Amino acid sequence: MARRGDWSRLDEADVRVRPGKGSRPRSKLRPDHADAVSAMVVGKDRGRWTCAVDQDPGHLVVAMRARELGRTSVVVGDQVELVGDTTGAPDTLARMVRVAERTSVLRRTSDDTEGYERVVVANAAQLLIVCALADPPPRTGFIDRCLVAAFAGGLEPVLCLTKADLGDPAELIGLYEELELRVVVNRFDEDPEAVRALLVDRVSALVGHSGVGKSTLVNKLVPDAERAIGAVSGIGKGRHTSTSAVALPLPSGGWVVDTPGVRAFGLAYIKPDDIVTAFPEFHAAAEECPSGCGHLGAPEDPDCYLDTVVQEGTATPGRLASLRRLLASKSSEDFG
Ligand SMILES: Nc1nc2c(ncn2[C@@H]2O[C@H](COP(=O)(O)OP(=O)(O)OP(=O)(O)O)[C@@H](O)[C@H]2O)c(=O)[nH]1
Ligand SMILES: [Zn+2]
Repeated sequence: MARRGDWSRLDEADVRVRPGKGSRPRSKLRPDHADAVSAMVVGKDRGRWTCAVDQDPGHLVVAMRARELGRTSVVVGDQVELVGDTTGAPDTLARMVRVAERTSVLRRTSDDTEGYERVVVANAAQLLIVCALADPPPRTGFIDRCLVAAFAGGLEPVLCLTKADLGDPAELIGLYEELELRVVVNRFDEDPEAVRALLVDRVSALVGHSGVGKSTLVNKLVPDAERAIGAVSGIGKGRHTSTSAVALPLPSGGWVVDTPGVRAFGLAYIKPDDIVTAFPEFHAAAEECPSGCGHLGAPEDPDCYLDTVVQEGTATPGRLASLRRLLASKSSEDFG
């Protein structure tokens, strides 16, 4: 099962406020922040963040970032503290005074204007990789790279196969069997019961190529999804920005975070060890490897110790092969 990778050192450490474990917080709450309320960021639009107070989808507040936070990155899923007018009444604006340390991160690739990888979703417990069984045909390169992003970012990946009326999932499921992923299969003429059950009380990010049936699924999971998207992304102006991530509330508790426009994840700074960390049986053994080992095995890494784990019978050859396929996919260009 997925374990949290050592993603924290990949963080924008220069700008984040870390409520450190035992260490003194870098920015103290001012006395007037004693009445701060906790909220989760559910939408973001040009310097304004929509936040759900106490994760209550019925209590949305628009906030700006307090000056003391500087340019601290704040994204959907971040846990924040708000002061000022937190009623959420029209035309009110709260101030965000603190951002909690993240438990997971999903990054998208840098684009030319930014030059570095940005976190798009924080604190999601899982990543639903939505993939159609046909029309468009499944792309394993895409799935593999999503898996790498999930394992390295500390999210549990779930393979969500759609359009089961058009194709048989057996082959694709077989390909990922050794990774022991959770898999859910659905089709648009049936209720997505299994998906719904996985999402209860958790924050789940959704990713998928255009046309795989992601909106069809979201519309079934989130009643009145269009209106909900407007409420969190319009930031009070009724405007729908379809290019940024939005967290949508689920009737039975929990949130799905849609990531429109995210076609690729930022894998450039992920190290082989970040991925190995998600594989309990190989994690400790990897410390026996030569320094800088890419864990690919021969011929690239002939002295990789992970082979020994398999020889000793602690792990199956298939599981190592699966891990190595992910390690190799990180550097491949196959991202269609
Ligand atoms: N046969 C079949 N078609 C489906 C299924 N789910 C969705 N579709 C169709 O696939 C097409 C794409 O579905 P969408 O839900 O819009 O896909 P999307 O992933 O949101 O695509 P974008 O909106 O482009 O991001 C639509 O014509 C749907 O009706 C399914 O389970 N079976
Ligand atoms: Zn190794």
